[in-house]
Amino acid sequence: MLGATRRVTALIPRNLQPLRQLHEDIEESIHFHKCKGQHILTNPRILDTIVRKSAINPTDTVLEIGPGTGNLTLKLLEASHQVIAIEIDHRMVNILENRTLKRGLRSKLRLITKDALRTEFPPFDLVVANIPYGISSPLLIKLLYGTTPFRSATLLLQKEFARRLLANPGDSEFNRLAVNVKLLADVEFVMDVSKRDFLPPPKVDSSVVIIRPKAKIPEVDLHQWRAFTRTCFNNKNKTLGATFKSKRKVFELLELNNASGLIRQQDDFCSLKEKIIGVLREGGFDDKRPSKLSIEELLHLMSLFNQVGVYFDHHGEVGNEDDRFEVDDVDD
Ligand SMILES: C[S@@+](CC[C@H](N)C(=O)[O-])C[C@H]1O[C@@H](n2cnc3c(N)ncnc32)[C@H](O)[C@@H]1O
Repeated sequence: MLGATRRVTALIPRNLQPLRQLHEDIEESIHFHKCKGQHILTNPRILDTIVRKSAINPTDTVLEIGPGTGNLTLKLLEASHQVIAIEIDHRMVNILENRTLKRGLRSKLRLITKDALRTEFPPFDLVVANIPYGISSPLLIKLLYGTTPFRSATLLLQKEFARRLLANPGDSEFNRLAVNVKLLADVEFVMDVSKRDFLPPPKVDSSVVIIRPKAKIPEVDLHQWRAFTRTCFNNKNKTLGATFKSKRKVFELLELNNASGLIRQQDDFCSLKEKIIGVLREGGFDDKRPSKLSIEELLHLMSLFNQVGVYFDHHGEVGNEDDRFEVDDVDD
């Protein structure tokens, strides 16, 4: 009998998993969509560690992005006052709803069936989530550069992505995402998680990190900062001299600054290029590479540019398509 069950299971495509194999209380089968990053975390030891490390108080409201079939959600509901779960797939929402009803936990769950990137987050105390890896960058930027204050975010991320968040200047993984996150938050490594701990298993291994917003952050225009780091890290191995003095960049900044109304006297190409050369020389940045600079050095360079009337602001929305850059980096 056991042999027969095994044979049937082996015939089932990897993305069509009978859910009763995952959860004894579910009778149905479901297609998992790779494009939605649907990989269910099944190892109870890892689920417990994630909840324990998140240090949830019984009065806390937890935000969970992508609850899926609810393995993590059920544990979060037991530990907290309320869970706000944002899930894009209504089939998952139905399963989650049934499971919480059966356990008498439904009243503590606020379900939002929407794309988390296109939803305004209600107030919450902390985030705990095994997120779809495809939205990691814009989601992180949305959380950190958004307006809702929170204590911490415990996230299960693609391993290479997590390594970038943990990288320091000079490390090969250090990039714009790391610099943008580290300006506002500290990142702690918790543990690696094998692809075998998920159903269906993803192609990559994962890591859990805890991101804690800093109590004090530098006084800086965050739009300005993100646009500046976008320029610096456009090609992170180029020197800053090569990046900022290129004809294309000078023209781009000329157009932006003359249109912004931020400067009293409009520049022409030559006067702006002179300013840029002056800033890079004065600060000793000409032959430096952005990936080797500390946040303080990058902030200093930006303020030198601003002092001579060179700005980078593009007033983009937080967590938009523009923030997807590091996902490509990770897949290199
Ligand atoms: C990696 S699975 C995690 C499932 C569950 N948290 C677990 O640990 O087993 C990611 C979940 O996020 C959902 N999802 C994908 N894109 C989303 C988006 N933009 N907004 C909200 N949920 C999304 C997927 O449908 C899927 O259920």
